[in-house]
Amino acid sequence: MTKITAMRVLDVRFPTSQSLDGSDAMNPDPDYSAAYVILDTDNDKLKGHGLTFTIGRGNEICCAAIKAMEHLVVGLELEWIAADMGRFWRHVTSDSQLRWIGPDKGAIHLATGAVVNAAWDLWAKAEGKPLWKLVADMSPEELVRTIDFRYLTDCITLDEALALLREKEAGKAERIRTLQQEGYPCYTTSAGWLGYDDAKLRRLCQEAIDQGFNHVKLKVGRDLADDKRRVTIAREVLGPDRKLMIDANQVWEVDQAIDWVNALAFAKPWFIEEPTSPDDVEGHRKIREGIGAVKVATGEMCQNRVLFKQFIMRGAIDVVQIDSCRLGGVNEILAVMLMAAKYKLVVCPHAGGVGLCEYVQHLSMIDYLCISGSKEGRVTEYVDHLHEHFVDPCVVKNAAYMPPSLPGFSIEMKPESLEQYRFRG
Ligand SMILES: C[C@H](O)[C@@H](O)CC(=O)C(=O)O
Ligand SMILES: [Mg+2]
Repeated sequence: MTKITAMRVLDVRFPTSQSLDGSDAMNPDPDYSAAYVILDTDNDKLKGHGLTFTIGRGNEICCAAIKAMEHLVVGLELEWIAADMGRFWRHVTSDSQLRWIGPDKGAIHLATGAVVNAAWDLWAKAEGKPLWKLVADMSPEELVRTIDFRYLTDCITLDEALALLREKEAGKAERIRTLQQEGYPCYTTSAGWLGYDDAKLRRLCQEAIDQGFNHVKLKVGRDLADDKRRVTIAREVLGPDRKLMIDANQVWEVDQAIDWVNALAFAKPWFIEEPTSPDDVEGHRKIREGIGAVKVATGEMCQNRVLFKQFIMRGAIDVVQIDSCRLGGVNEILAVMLMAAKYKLVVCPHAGGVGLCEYVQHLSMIDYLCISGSKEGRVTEYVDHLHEHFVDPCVVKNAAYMPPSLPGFSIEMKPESLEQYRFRG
């Protein structure tokens, strides 16, 4: 038996705003930060690590929210968690008093993401497997057991999920082999931050091509004339066939989004990401109807599976962008990926930030191996910042994430980085 004996929480912040890395129309000066949690156990060599991502101020609120969940995890046995992960998820999200400051949203849900992912990291380490393999080795019956289907059964029931997973059992071993050889395709946003000048944009687009990327995402939405110039540069460098994506980070009104995207349509963007409020299902639907061939993507700030259910069932989006710790960890993400698969929507996860690439590679691989069974039309975000702080950083080759081989969720940060970047107020 392995018992969780303590929880440690660290406020970690990187001064990325100094170089405008990560800047966009809504967030001009992000300091990529992590509300970081370590679950200690009675086995000195076994600890679960997790984090939730923020962009600076407010990270202390997420740290406090994680700490508020301490009584829900300290004292639990890993075997109890692993025996029924869906029960564990219901347990940590159902504290009757904490639930009031959610439910399933805001700082308490970001905290849930960190804590739940730390439990998965612990479990995967205990099994000696990288997380993607831990899940890929599950039978369909075991996998559905990790999911809490509460509020989802009008979209997908446990039995439907089971049928879908059973169908994807065929070919899984072959897909694992393909994954080991080819990795999982990714795109870069590193070229397109809004704070970068035109020369840097041009240079970084070229570098992206030289590194083998076929997809580049650009930030838009601050000034239309600037955007026209910037997408023109990107399209010139990318050529006619590579995919260009644009991301407005929620700055527009619904009708304004339609006009703005149509004004940029000459550059043939594949999708517009976060055109408006992340809660506005009907708004996204209207935008989708108003922008012709350009697809609509959202999800990095979609707060829970219930809202995703509405985006998916109402035909409001084309591209589902799960985030590893905006949702309440692996369990809830599996539920969203299953809904997307049922409705035949592609999942192209959000990453970047700090640690999100390390996390998300596992999730895309699980989607490919167990749920969608396909890499077709799917591509996961990659941003080339801050990987040096991780014990098992993601590895990208030829624009593809290569499957991690070390046990765990790849989210453990180096002790010296935790110490150096610990926020001291
Ligand atoms: C503030 C973040 O860098 C944000 O711009 C990230 C994002 O929207 C994305 O990667 O997509
Ligand atoms: Mg985005």
